[in-house]
Amino acid sequence: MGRAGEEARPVPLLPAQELAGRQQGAGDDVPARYVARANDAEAAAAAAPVPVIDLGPLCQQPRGESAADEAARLRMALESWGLFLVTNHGIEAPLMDAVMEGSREFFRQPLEEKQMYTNMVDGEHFQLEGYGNDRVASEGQVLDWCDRLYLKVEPPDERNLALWPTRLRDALHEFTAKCTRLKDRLLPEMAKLLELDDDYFGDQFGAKADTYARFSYYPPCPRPELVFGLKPHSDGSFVTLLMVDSSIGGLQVLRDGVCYGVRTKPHTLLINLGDQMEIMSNGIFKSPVHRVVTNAEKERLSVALFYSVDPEREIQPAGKLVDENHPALYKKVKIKEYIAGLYEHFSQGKMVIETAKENILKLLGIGAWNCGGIDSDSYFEFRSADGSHYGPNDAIVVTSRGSLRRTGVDRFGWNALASAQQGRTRPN
Ligand SMILES: O=C(O)CCC(=O)C(=O)O
Ligand SMILES: [Fe+2]
Repeated sequence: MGRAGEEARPVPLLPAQELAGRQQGAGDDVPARYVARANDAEAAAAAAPVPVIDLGPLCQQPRGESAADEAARLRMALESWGLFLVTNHGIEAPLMDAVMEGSREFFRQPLEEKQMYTNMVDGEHFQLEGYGNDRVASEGQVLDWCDRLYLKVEPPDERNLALWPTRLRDALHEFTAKCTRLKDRLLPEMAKLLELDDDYFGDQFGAKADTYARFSYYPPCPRPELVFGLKPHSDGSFVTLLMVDSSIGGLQVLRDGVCYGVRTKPHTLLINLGDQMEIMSNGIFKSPVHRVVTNAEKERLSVALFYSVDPEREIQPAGKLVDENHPALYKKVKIKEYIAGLYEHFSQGKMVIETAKENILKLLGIGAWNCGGIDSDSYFEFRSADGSHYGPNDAIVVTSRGSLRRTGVDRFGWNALASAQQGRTRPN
């Protein structure tokens, strides 16, 4: 995800962790506001064969033979999953452990201690940074079974250290520096794969690019099948570096309409592309839809660093990737405005990237006879080039070969994936 501005919160909420504590022994129910899906909503997710990329060969100079293999695997990962695990990433295991343990210790403190870092100004106004829930935009919003500590970590002179728990401070400082170095190593590799200048993406970030850290705490939940730890979303960042609890799963990623559980491995990092990369690569690289599910027995933690372009800048598909056969699939967007729309959409189970898309039916030259747009909740009805009928209950995927495919539909944004996975070519 990303961030949002300061907003009034309609109702004060208990942290999910407190709620989980009170639920113990109080029956099996979860409050209605957390119920996001039907009991029998989905079968268990298949384990994801998420690619593992070894950065060693890619970063060696001169490059050995294995570098080409690794680059090909990286390309596959970026084009299909938008997500990969990375080894040889240059962040020492003890440092990763220190950040994870510092975070665990923070959430284990009594509520009064954590409230010293609260994200509520004067007890009633939500601010982006600090400890608490995600922003709640309306009474009807379905809530996530998760608490967070959210901190701006870059640019360094914009840190609000008063909100940085003392126990985490040094480790977070060092972890951020190392993650930024890793991000700076990855960007040229990604640019090369698109035949862009090595510095292309780095140059887009700008001097005032900001990075936020999100520490998420998912308490055990008595009814995990009814709630989400985090609703389906794609990250609004350019790229997210994610460290997850290696002792318990919960992160799931959607690929071609199938939901996969992401396996965890101690001391690997997950690299998750965000919407900004999908836009700049004109959809060649994917910003995956993902979500977190909880479980009845164990708490779960994750630490994410969201790297984002300077909020004052605008981004659009790279000029070199757009031509007559590859029309721009996304409009120009101003980062600040895009990010502002993020939580609004997230709170309603929608994807903000839909707002950045060009009308795909127009791009594909398909005549719709009844069409009110093609984002996740709009109405459309048309016949494709092969004569198939698509109606308002269909979510569609345009495959990379340009053909259309139906996918399943559900309430919480999985259907929005359809247009998020549009391919690059036209049919016929
Ligand atoms: O907890 C996780 O594994 C994922 C967190 C996530 O997707 C996010 O913070 O945007
Ligand atoms: Fe995410």
